[in-house]
Formats: sequence, C-alpha cells, structure tokens
Amino acid sequence: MYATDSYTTSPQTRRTRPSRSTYLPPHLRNTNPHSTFSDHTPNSYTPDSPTHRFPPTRGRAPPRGRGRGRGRGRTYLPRIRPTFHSNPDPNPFEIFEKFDDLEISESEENTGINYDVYDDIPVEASGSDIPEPANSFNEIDLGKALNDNIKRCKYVKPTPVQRYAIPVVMAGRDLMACAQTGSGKTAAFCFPIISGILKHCNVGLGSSVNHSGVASPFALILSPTRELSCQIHEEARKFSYDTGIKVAVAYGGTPITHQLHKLEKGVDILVATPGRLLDMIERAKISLKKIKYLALDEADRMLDMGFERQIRKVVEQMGMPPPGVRQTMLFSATFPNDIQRLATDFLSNYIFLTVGKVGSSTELIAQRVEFVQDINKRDRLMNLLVEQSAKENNGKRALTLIFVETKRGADSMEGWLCRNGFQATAIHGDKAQMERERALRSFKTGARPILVATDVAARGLDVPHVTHVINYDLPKDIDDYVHRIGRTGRAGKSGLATAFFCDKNSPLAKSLVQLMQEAKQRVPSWLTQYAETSASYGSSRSYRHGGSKFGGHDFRNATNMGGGSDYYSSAYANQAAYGEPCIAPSGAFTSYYSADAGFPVASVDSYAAGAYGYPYNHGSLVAGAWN
Ligand SMILES: Nc1ncnc2c1ncn2[C@@H]1O[C@H](COP(=O)(O)OP(=O)(O)OP(=O)(O)O)[C@@H](O)[C@H]1O
Repeated sequence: MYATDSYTTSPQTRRTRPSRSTYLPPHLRNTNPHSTFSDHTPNSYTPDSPTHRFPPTRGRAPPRGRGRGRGRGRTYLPRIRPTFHSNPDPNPFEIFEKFDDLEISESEENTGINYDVYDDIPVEASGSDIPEPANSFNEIDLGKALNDNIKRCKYVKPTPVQRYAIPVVMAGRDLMACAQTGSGKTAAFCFPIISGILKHCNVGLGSSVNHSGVASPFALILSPTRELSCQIHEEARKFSYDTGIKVAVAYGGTPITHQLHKLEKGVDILVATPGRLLDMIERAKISLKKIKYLALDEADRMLDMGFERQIRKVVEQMGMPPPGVRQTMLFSATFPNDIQRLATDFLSNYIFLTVGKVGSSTELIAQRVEFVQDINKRDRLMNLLVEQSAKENNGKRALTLIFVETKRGADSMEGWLCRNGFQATAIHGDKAQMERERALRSFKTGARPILVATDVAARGLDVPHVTHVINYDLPKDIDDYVHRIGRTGRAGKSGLATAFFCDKNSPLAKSLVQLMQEAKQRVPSWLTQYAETSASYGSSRSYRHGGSKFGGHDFRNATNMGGGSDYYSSAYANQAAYGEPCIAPSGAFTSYYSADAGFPVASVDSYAAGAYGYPYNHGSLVAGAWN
C-alpha cells in the first residue's frame, strides 16, 4: 500500500437524493437490515485525493523463459479432462467446446496477444491507500483453480488494466476504472470476484438458493445489452470452470421460464441486463441481499439517461447491501465527468484508475476519415468492400462491421449488400432476440463476414478477427465513436476504422480531430478546417464533458482543476518515469518518479509532493486550480 494520506469523509461530499416510491417484492419486505439506505456509508473522497502515476512497464517485465520460439521449451502437461462432479453447471460441454484445448500450458506461444504494445502505457490512480500493481498473475493470490483457468485461457500475463485493477479489488476497495477498448476489462472484474467468492463465500453448500427457490447470488454483473451479458456470462463460466461457482445470465427478449429454471438450481454470479433482472426480483425469484460484489460493465452507459432509473432501482431499492458493505466496481473505456459524479452514489472510498490514454482509441487502430456526401456513401462503401475482398488472401476471411444510424437503415443496407453479392447480416434493437443472436453467430463464424449494426453492437462485443469498422453514419457523441471503433484492434491486435464524414457531422469535427491526434493518426486538413470553423467549439457533449480529455480523469480532481486540462502525452509520462521532476504542459499535473520507491510518488496534490521531499513547482499551475 502507498500510505500517503489519511482522508476522512467530507460532509459536503455527502449526497442525498429525494426518496422515490419504492416497490419491494413481498419476499424482501422487512427482512433485510440494509433495505433502507438513508444512512448508507458516505463517499469518503476529498476533492484533493492524490493521483498516482505509475511508471511504464518497460524493463520491469519478468524475464522470459526459454519457451519462446517455435517448438522450444513448450510445456506439455497431461491433458486435463473436465471433472464435472465439482462443477454443477448444467451444461458443462458448452464450456468444453469453448476451451479449444483444456491442456494447461505456460507457453507464450499461441496466445495471440502482443503484450509489448502495453509497455509504455500511462497509468494514473487516485484515491487513498492505493494497492500496488501486480506484474504477473502469480503475484496475486487468486487461488489455484482460477490460476489454472487463466492458463487454460492462454492468458500469459495480465494486461495493464488487470495489473492495476485486480489488486485494488482484492484489497477490498471500490473501483472506478477507465481503460481502452479491448484491453481486458472483463477479466479485470471477473477474476477478483471469482477469487473472492471462493475465499469468502460458501460455494456449493446450497447457499445460493433457498427452500422457496429464491436465488441469492454473491455477485451481480450488470451490462447494457443482451449480447454483452451473454458474452460476459460465457467468459465468467470459463474463468469459473471446475471451481463449483455457478454462473447464470438473465436478459430480455427470450422466454423468462428457461432462465428462471436455471436460477432455481442456484447461482453465485449473476450476469444481467437491468430490465430482466428487475422482472425476476419482482417475481421473487432473485434476492440481492447477499450481494458482495457489484460490477457495472460499460458503467457510463449504464448510468446515462437510458438506464439510470433502472440501475438506481436495482442498486438502491431492492435490498442490496449498501456501499461499504458490498464492493462496487465500475468499468468502461469512457467516463464523462457528469456520469462519474452520478456514480459516486454507488461507491464508497473508491479508487479511480485510468489505464492508457483513456477514452481515446488505441494506437493499434488506424483511423481514416473520408469526406463522403450522403448520396455517394453507398458507392464509396461498395468500392471499399470490393478493394477489401481483393486483398483478402490466404483463404482468411476478415470481418467487417458497418455502423449505421437507424434500425431501418441497417435493414435496408443488409438487403442492398446481399443483393449486390456480399454476405451480410444485420443486428439492431427491433430484431427478435433469436434473430439478433443468429446474426451475431453468423458474423462471428465468418458465414456472414459483414455485419451491419446500430449502436446495439457498439459496446463491449469481443469478436476476434474484426479487422475493419466502417462508420457509414458517424455517431453524434465522440464516446460512441470510441466504443464503435474499439470493436477492432483488440487485445494487442491492429485494426482499421474508416468513417464517412459529411456536413451534418461537423459538430463532431473538433473532438474527432483531437481524438485522432491523441492516437497519433494523420488528420486530413479539410477535417482540421471543419474543426476550426464548425459549431463544435463550445458544443457541450461533443467533446469530453467537464473538460477532462477522453473521459480519463478522476472528476474529483478534474473539478478542482477547473477543467480543460490536457491529458499528458506518452513523452510526458516517460519523462516522469525516468526520474525527472516535470510539469505537465498545461499545468495539469506535477509528477515525480522516485527511483528509491520504484513508483511515482507525487501527483496533483501539493501536499503529496511536499511529503516526499521533492521540489514542487507551482509556477505553471492553472490559476485557481487548487481551490
Ligand atoms: N491477460 C490477457 N491475456 C491475453 N488475452 C487477454 C487477456 N485479458 C483479456 N484478453 C482477451 O482480450 C480480449 C478483449 O478483452 P475484453 O473483452 O475484456 O476487453 P474490454 O476491455 O472489456 O473491451 P471493451 O471496452 O470493448 O468492452 C478478449 O478476447 C480477451 O479474451
């Protein structure tokens, strides 16, 4: 732990909300000591919570063994047959299929992930007593069963968000984490949940379902879309394989009876979309009173206008233990300040973590923006697809994801592509759930290598081999653009994102230019001109609400900095990392790296800098930044 400070709850930070009329299902009434939360643990942040920068990992990675190189040092272990007696999962063969090979291997071969791309990634953490990051999975006490599954997944070492986030949650802390798309956030919240349940809960003793058939999971993972819930469910099942932990999923659009039937067999980790979950709670099929871990994936989306009411109901009015009793984790690639502020209602003394130039696209994604008038878009798309199929050789099918604005547009585009000889399918919110699942499956398998989608497919979906994302219609919000293009360039792989820009997209121009510059992309001069002249200047949601760039700052500090502060560049991070006291170009941060301590010890907090005896330069700070 970095015992850098001792913070007490600031009374001003305590937020109260008007009470709402609350429906409590019969089975929850007067039974739960936590069912009224008027005195819940307040958020114990102070606006001047310290921010820590961590050095890049370059040079600190554990030495590679002799296992590199074809055929050398590969560890062959006896093939493990699944032993289903200890895993009461109703359909274990699904899992067997997912593990293409259940052999446990230490080899770095076949992992398919280029960990080197993460070496220089900048990391910031703010809050009190921040646990130290881990360099390897072995350094974290995850338990043998989970470690075996990590090896089965061929995860050789943690991605940066995993290195930093897992120790935070394992230390019992709440977390708001912001990390680039495709950087492994799912495992970052699943691993500590699984490990915690194995250590602290009575798994397998029938505790997760009572005699009246009400299931009481220990962990709840909420996500905004049905497909993402299914994906997290599959991941969590893989990670829990052979541990005895039961994972279930609840999402709408399919008959509830099948899902209820599964719940009756018990559930330790429930992955759900909010609407279906509320339905199940109201039918007295799920109780939240034993929840120890609550994770919100795509947390900014979960708390924006579309979902906030439902999330509040689930978290605050359905008997779930309050913040401080349960542990809460919020993850996303983007975190606007206004949403961060809302989220504090669900958190207690949390750590805010940003990994990477957060909210920005990774540099692994090559971004191209073309000026195309609406009337010419189909022609241009056709040319792109023809060029692309000409390049596809080696019999390998690359997958292309095309984003359009409307559901009708998606259907019409699907029909047009098919009529023109392309194997396309479409996914959007008006399709029946079975059709949605069929579309996604045929895309994933390559049977239909072109998927036309609305934003329903923008967040979280992890489809390997998506090499090209085309924004046929650009979204209105830059965060949506970040999530959309993040369907490619995942897990260290590279990808291409093409956007068709026309006059009506000019409000997005400024944020698009800044995003592209952050990701070191070539920005066409016409787009820069649009950015300079368009109404995007001063436009509210188009560019990083609250002024913090790419949603990557702890709003507790950002509000104190008067907003508008620049995120530091890699060069700046490196400067800090190599031991030089330095001032961020915009005066946003002061950061030092201590050779003795091995980590950066000072940050935005002048007290923190002073405390470690380093010179502190107020010279370039933004006026009023510390008030
Ligand atoms: N430590 C690891 N080693 C190798 N691969 C990993 C590791 N962690 C995650 N992955 C793989 O990286 C891919 C992306 O992970 P994941 O879907 O969790 O990303 P994400 O950060 O949640 O993305 P998004 O922001 O789009 O939701 C997945 O295919 C996952 O299996």
